[in-house]
Parts: sequence; structure tokens; C-alpha cells
Amino acid sequence: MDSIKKALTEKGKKAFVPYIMAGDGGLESLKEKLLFLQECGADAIEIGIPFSDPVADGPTIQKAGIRALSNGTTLRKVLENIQSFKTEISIPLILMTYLNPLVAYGIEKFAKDAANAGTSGCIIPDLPLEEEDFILPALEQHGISLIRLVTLTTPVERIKEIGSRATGFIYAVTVTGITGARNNFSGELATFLNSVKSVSPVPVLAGFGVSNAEQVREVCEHCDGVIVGSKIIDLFEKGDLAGIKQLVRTAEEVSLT
Ligand SMILES: O=P(O)(O)OC[C@@H](O)[C@@H](O)c1c[nH]c2ccccc12
Repeated sequence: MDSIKKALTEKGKKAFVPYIMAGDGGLESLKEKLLFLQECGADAIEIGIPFSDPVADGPTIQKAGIRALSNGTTLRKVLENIQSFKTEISIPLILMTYLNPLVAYGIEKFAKDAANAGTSGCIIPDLPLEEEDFILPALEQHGISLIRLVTLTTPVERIKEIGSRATGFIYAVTVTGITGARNNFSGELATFLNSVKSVSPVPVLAGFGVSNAEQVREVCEHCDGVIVGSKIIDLFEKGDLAGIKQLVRTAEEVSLT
């Protein structure tokens, strides 16, 4: 079993995966944030690499990216930084990057350096299934799982194909739009999550727009766990560490389905 799938299932509870932007608040704060989230009980952590054209991101993450870029954060610096404290992290770290910074860095070199840094998964939202072949072999060779996304508008056949290739977990996008807090979800959400679950050999985690305990519970009822980004960034910015801890813990209270 791959290490991400194992980490997300072995505790026998719904998974909680926070997202943070590397370099937001200075790269020196990354270690502290990761250790804090690990201590709160996060099951894995998604680390965003800042990029100038983040097409899937809403205002909160766009702003976090701009802050990170303006203090000189690069993919190379992030990987070096993570590598320096990797022995202190025991949960999977998953990098979220758009294709452009990856291609600029070099695919082979990225896969090798990401593995050396101790990361075990990668989300590339602008990499379509049809174009995976130029990157997948390098990731596989270095033991990095490619985490694929499905959305409310992905056709059933495509969801099946993604299910057949899935490693780590499947990222089910809960909204038709960009990242950021939402007041409510589509009426189709439960049906969508159930259909993804029915073809997935790995956990199905839902993300986009989840920003409070009630929504964590609502979404987790129909899948294996949740990913929260914008709200976590907000809470870190406000210094509300108790709020983060409480949100992470919510997933433990949801009964297994
Ligand atoms: O911020 P939200 O709405 O909680 O959504 C999660 C999200 O932040 C994180 O997983 C993410 C940030 N940028 C992305 C781009 C594509 C896919 C996923 C992401």
C-alpha cells in the first residue's frame, strides 16, 4: 500500500488534510507550521508552491502566493527547506504546484529533489490525464504519488479512468470554481462523492470551499476526509492556533460510513 493511502486510512477515522502556502510569512515559518499541524492531528499536509498565475486559486490563496513570491520563495528553496527538517515530520507531505514551475525546474530533478526532501505526493491541477506521460515515470521512479483531481463536471467514464490509475488519494473538488470559503455546497455533492468512491481503490478526499466544522462534517459524511486551505491560511494569519486545532480535530468526531 502506498504511504499516503496508508496514512489516510490506518487511524480508522475521517482524514483531515490542511493546505498551507510555502513561504507565506517567510520560509523560515514553514517548519513551525508543519510541526504544529502535525501535532494537531493532521493526517497529511498539502504544501503549495507559490506561482504567479494560479488559475485554480481564489483570493485568499492568491494573496498568500503573492506574499510568498514577494519574499523570494522558489521551488528550489522550498525543497531545500523541507529537506532540512524532514526527520521531524512523520505524516505525508504533498506538494501542490502548477506545471510551469515544475517544467522550469526540470521534471527529473524535481522528482529526485522532492523525494530527497521527504515528500511523497504531488498535486498538479493543470496537468490533464492525457498529458501525464511526460511526468509520471519520473514521479514513479522516485516513489512520489500523483494525486489526481475530479470535479462535479467530470464525466463518469473519466472518473472511472482516474479511479483505475489512482494512487495516494483522489481529490474530489466540491465546487465548480476556484478555491475559497463557500456558504453552501451543490445539491449534487453527495451523489458525486458516492460515485467517485464507488470506483476508487484509494481514499476519496473532498476539498474547495470547506471552512467550518459543520461543513467538515457534511462533506465527510460522503467521503473519506477533507482538505481545507483558505480557512487554515486565514487562521494562521490571524494567529488563531486554537481555531486551527479545533478544525483539525473535527474530522475525528465524524463517524465512519
Ligand atoms: O482553499 P480551499 O477552498 O479550502 O480549497 C483547498 C485548497 O486550498 C488546496 O487544496 C488547493 C490550493 N490550491 C489548489 C489548486 C488546485 C487544487 C487544490 C488546491
